[in-house]
Amino acid sequence: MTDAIRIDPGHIVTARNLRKRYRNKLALNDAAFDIPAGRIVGLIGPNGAGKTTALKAILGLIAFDGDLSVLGRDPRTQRDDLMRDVCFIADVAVLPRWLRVREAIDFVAGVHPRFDRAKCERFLHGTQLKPNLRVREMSKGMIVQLHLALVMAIDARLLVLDEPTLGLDILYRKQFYQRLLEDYFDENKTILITTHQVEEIEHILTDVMFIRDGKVVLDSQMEVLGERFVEVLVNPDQAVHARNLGPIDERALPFGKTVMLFDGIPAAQLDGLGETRTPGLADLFVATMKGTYA
Ligand SMILES: Nc1ncnc2c1ncn2[C@@H]1O[C@H](COP(=O)(O)OP(=O)(O)OP(=O)(O)O)[C@@H](O)[C@H]1O
Repeated sequence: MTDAIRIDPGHIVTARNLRKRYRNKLALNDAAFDIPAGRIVGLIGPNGAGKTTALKAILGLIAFDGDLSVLGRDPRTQRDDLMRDVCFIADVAVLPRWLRVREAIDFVAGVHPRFDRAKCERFLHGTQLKPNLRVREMSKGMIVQLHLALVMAIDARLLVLDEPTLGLDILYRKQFYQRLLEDYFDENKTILITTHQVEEIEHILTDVMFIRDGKVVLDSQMEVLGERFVEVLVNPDQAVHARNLGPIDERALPFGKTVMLFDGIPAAQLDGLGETRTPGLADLFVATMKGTYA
């Protein structure tokens, strides 16, 4: 038994001791995290880390152990109620092959009171998804585009996106993230998103969570990452001194220079070692996940 969790009313998701076992695999290993309202949170992790499992737990699609509150409800027992305020893309394969674009729109408009048809049509504008086109005539990426247009036109408090841009070309991916930020997101909405395209998404995230082996190993607002992590382009004559400060990662560059990544070392101690900058999310991810495939 776990202690009852204190749920902050400003939090959209609160998870404590979240645990999911698939036969002999622990997909979630006492994961703990909070997601406040009005954020865009990236859940980032290597293959098999537990991202999809965590999303499925939040959506009430699987059984699990531990404490989980989503919009103040327990996804295990209050799923129907929860689904009024949550929106997600279930599975790209579920659209019947005979369905036309306009029928898909009619269907969602019929079942979802918060669906905005005009908004959906705006999202489809400029794509090849014309009203009469059937799913069987679409490419993989076009099916994803249709799903995204349908889902982004629903006014939900929590939008859950699992690898939303898989199979999409880079033009559409960039446009999608921009639209998500400009046309969908506002302070009353929260977006939880998983992706492996870390560099493409980092500029729209307000928060990031790294997950590894079923545990959340880093949970931070994007704007404070730079206070904790610093990358230094270390001059060759400072390399030994810098190494003694215990960088979490180190990589060589041409001409004897080395980039070292430091976690929580005061700026004063890094002074004089070389040029400093805030690391990109991808470099931070690689450093944090070191040894994953060892
Ligand atoms: N239905 C299932 N039955 C058995 N094991 C499962 C099942 N679903 C997931 N797993 C296992 O749970 C672990 C976490 O899987 P999950 O799909 O959550 O990972 P992920 O982080 O989403 O990975 P990816 O980036 O590869 O999509 C993996 O080891 C996976 O093999």
